[in-house]
Amino acid sequence: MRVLASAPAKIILFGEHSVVYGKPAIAAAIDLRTYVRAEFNKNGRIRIEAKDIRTPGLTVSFSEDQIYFETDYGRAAEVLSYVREAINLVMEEADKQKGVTVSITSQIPVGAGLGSSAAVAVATIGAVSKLLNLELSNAEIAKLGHKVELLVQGASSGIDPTVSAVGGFLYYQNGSFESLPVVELPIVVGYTGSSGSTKELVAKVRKSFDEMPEIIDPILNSMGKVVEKAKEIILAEYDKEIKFELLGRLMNINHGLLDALGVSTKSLSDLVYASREAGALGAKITGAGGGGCMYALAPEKQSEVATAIKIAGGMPMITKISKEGLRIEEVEK
Ligand SMILES: Nc1ncnc2c1ncn2[C@@H]1O[C@H](COP(=O)(O)OP(=O)(O)O)[C@@H](O)[C@H]1O
Ligand SMILES: C[C@@](O)(CCOP(=O)(O)O)CC(=O)O
Ligand SMILES: [Mg+2]
Repeated sequence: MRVLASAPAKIILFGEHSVVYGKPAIAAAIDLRTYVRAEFNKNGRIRIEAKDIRTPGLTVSFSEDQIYFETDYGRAAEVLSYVREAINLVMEEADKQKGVTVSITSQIPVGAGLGSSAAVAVATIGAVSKLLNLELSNAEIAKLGHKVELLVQGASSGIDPTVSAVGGFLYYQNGSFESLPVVELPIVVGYTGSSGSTKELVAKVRKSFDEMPEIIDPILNSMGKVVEKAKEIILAEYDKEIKFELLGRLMNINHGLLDALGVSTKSLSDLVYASREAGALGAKITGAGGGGCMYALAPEKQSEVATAIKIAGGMPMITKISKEGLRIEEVEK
């Protein structure tokens, strides 16, 4: 038997980082996907084929007639830890230990703030649980995906695995979520081309919080307030124009607060300011930061903003909200 599952990337519209501290956040699944194929094998081992992930820690030395490869196997294995933990949790849940081969292909840039870690965990849990005949709802898969992120990162709010498993547009807080009506947002995502590790960025914010709680706590509280206000605006019966203008202003405030937390970089802020100058109503980091992506809200200005992002050295992506979360694509008996 073979199963192919897929799960989407996401953007966090408002509230990354503060969501780890129990504040609310708003996120949407987008139309970039990770595909995971799972099948039984005969050797009884877990085999992971990660087809498009770079292996860190490879050093090669040459002399005239010889070539030496020195691989840091610890770092290479660490890269696959989201997939390994996802497989282990499903096997524990099913109370079965079987030889399974998992093969991954992905459209989502890694470490870019678009939730590649959650998408790979959710798609793996979806494919392997189906293979083992374990009937799990998408909400249960989201919970297992959250466990994977906690095991690998040490801290995780759970918003990414939830939005990847459930899809659509979500308001999330402390493990509970509410689906919001899908507003067609005219956004442009800008990718700096560099990456940031969520585990390291979340730890960096935690360190600041522990060292200067009297300064960091009010910033996190303000972020929570920005999210509440954004939800109010999304649900209000305003004209689109007013809605976008107000949401844009909140995005700019949220970006400033993220910068104050120390998770922006020069390239991210360059893309943010270039977008605003090209007519975006708002622009901010999306995801953990430290590199990766920002997004801009640019009604009727999407192509101007995309060009400005390109000129500022980034890669623009025009994406749509994906209503669907985890999807079982194929089951071959
Ligand atoms: N296609 C993939 N195959 C295997 N592991 C992946 C894949 N995509 C992402 N990952 C895992 O997720 C990690 C990146 O997660 P993270 O730092 O949270 O950034 P983000 O979720 O924003 O992309 C990678 O280092 C790797 O461990
Ligand atoms: C920073 C954070 O709020 C979002 C991280 O998203 P990503 O892994 O950068 O896509 C962490 C979390 O919510 O667990
Ligand atoms: Mg992640």
